[in-house]
Amino acid sequence: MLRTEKLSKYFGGNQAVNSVDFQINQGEITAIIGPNGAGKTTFFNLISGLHPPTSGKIFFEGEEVTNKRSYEMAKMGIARTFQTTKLFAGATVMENLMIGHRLRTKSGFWGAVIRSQRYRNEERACREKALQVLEFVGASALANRSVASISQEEQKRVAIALALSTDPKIVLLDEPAGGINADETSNLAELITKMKNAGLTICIIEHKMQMIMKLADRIMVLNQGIKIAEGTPDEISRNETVIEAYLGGGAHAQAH
Ligand SMILES: Nc1ncnc2c1ncn2[C@@H]1O[C@H](COP(=O)(O)OP(=O)(O)OP(=O)(O)O)[C@@H](O)[C@H]1O
Repeated sequence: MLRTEKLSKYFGGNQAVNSVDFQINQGEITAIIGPNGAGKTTFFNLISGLHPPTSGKIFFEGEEVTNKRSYEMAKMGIARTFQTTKLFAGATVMENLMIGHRLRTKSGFWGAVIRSQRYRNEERACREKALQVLEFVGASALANRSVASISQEEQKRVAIALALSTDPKIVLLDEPAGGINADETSNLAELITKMKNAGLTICIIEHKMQMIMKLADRIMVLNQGIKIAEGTPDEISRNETVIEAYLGGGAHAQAH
């Protein structure tokens, strides 16, 4: 569904992503793992159009999209979640979803000022979509709460709802389980499985290995910008290079 060919990003002399061939298959959960600074977030920034690559190519559904901007990628169906700190803490959950959605709707500033029929229709569609995605992520009861008053895990659900509100084909999740406890992590893993079962294609960066080993269909391992391994969770947990470079000696036991 999405494929990269020798994709690279250099920041000055620093090779953050170095000639990576990678693919995300439709309907699968693909994970990207690797130590801090391995280039995972940079890779996400490249495939979501946030940064232009230094060299290499990106294809989405067979079409080259290498130099498309992030809004064009979003329109084509690639959505990414940002850190929960990007939510408007003082606004309600519903307002956050409405704002996020409105930024992508069409009637624009003057339509909003004169409250055109089109604007009102869009606003109604926006609200319906927000309610639908909130229900999907199990956060309907939070619609009128301020973001600042809900838990970290709830904020993560809202961030996922925001990504889902654009009806994406691929969702890129950047450390969805960062900073939450074990119970909350397993709840979030359930939500990610539900997204997959609903037909979404998912690519996920995550440090929590047990979660990844359970969820992922395939894993790519980055180290210093280079893809050092790719395979099923089982293959990765037995890969000597990975164990040495990243997982550490205890990883084999942890993964099983
Ligand atoms: N905008 C930037 N300008 C300069 N260097 C950058 C920039 N973004 C990332 N880097 C560098 O690129 C390398 C890869 O960083 P990146 O954030 O992609 O790693 P990561 O695998 O996501 O790490 P982490 O797990 O800590 O989030 C690092 O050396 C980082 O310092």
